[in-house]
Amino acid sequence: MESGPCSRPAEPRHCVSGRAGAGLAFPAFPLSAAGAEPGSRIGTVAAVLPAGGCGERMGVRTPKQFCRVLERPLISYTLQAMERVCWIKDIVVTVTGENMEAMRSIIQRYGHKRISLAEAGATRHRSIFNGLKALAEDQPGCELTRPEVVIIHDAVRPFVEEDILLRVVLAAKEHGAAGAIRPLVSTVVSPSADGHLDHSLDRAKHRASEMPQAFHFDVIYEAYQKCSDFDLEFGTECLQLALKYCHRKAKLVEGTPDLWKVTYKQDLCAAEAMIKEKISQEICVVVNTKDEESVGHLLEEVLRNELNCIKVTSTVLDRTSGDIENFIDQCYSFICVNVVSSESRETRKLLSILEESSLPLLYPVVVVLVHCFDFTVVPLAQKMENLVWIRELAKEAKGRNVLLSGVLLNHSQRLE
Ligand SMILES: Nc1ccn([C@@H]2O[C@H](COP(=O)(O)OP(=O)(O)OP(=O)(O)O)[C@@H](O)[C@H]2O)c(=O)n1
Ligand SMILES: O=P(O)(O)OC[C@@H](O)[C@@H](O)[C@@H](O)CO
Repeated sequence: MESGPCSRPAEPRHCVSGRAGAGLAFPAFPLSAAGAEPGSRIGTVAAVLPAGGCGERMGVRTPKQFCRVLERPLISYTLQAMERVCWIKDIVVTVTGENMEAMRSIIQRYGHKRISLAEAGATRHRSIFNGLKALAEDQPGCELTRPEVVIIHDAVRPFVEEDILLRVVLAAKEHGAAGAIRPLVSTVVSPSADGHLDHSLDRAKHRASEMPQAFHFDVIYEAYQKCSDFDLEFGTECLQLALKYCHRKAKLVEGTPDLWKVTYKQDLCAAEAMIKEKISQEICVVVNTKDEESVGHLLEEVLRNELNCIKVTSTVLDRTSGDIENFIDQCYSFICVNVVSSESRETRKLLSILEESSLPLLYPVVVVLVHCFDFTVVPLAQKMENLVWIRELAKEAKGRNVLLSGVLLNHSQRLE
């Protein structure tokens, strides 16, 4: 545990769960609203995210949990995904002492809430154990509560959704332990001592153990307290500890394909591709005033016809009265069309709304600024000035995790 009272940023101003901005704040504890059995109630739920590894198999200097994906550290995506689930009260992240400062600045930079830090251990099990100790011990000045159910989830598994978290928590509530599983992709074989095939396992009868997992806190804490040094040193399976030391047979819950763990460099590329795909699932055309509304609708129609698998909407910024929750849900891609004004103040306005909104944006926001110019009348100097201006704005926006690019459109030609 970090020295002194656990380090814990302010309580969240609000948590997002389900459709962000739809006012559907997930009921904190009576989980029946989430499809659980009517009347099922869970006590406090907490999460432990082991993030103390060095990422040796990634083959880069930076530990993989801190590697950037689209300008943002991988761990920040996982934290954000956990924070979107408002019935998880405390999130304990275990990091090494040398990475504690880096972790704190990520928490501050991306506005993470409900996060407490604990010292990692030399192995994953030891890190998890330290996270559990942080929750178990009533440290003076520490706001952590000993939970009824604790989720354990690798910090390098960023694509975790509320549904699977709920399913493993409800299963753990009933069975004492539960974990996500996935079909095996390759067949598992057992080699003989001299490196030949001894036998192979029937792939259909086996599954890969993934994360998240969940446990009655008392069960997994007791298991870790009884755990042998050998298991702490070489074990990789928390479910096995619950079975071996507490005789609890975990309920296995079918997980979704995106629960995989970022381990090798290609996994980072895959993570980036998945985030880009999530970002590009919806495009919102933004114009500033009612006068430009028809341009927005025209572009919306053209894009909808051209990009038939993408949802396209349009909005007039003035009419949203800055209430960005109205149109940021899954939408992270905006096309700001400036037909009338040339200073693109509506782009700045969108950027400041994004910055001022307390909405925890799960993915970077992409803004394409389309400047319509009549090139025949606009002097070259002004065109160049605009290009420089867009580049400066893009640099500024990047610091807010907004990826901004600009298009200068010569509108003296007739729009087809
Ligand atoms: N001493 C350790 C080792 C691992 N982990 C965490 O456990 C998770 C899953 O472990 P793994 O994928 O093995 O991460 P690394 O140990 O960093 O990877 P490698 O084995 O390639 O070094 C990661 O979030 C990792 O940071 C941890 O908290 N403490
Ligand atoms: O073994 P590693 O440290 O690479 O990763 C830990 C994984 O084994 C673990 O996350 C799942 O298999 C579920 O226990």
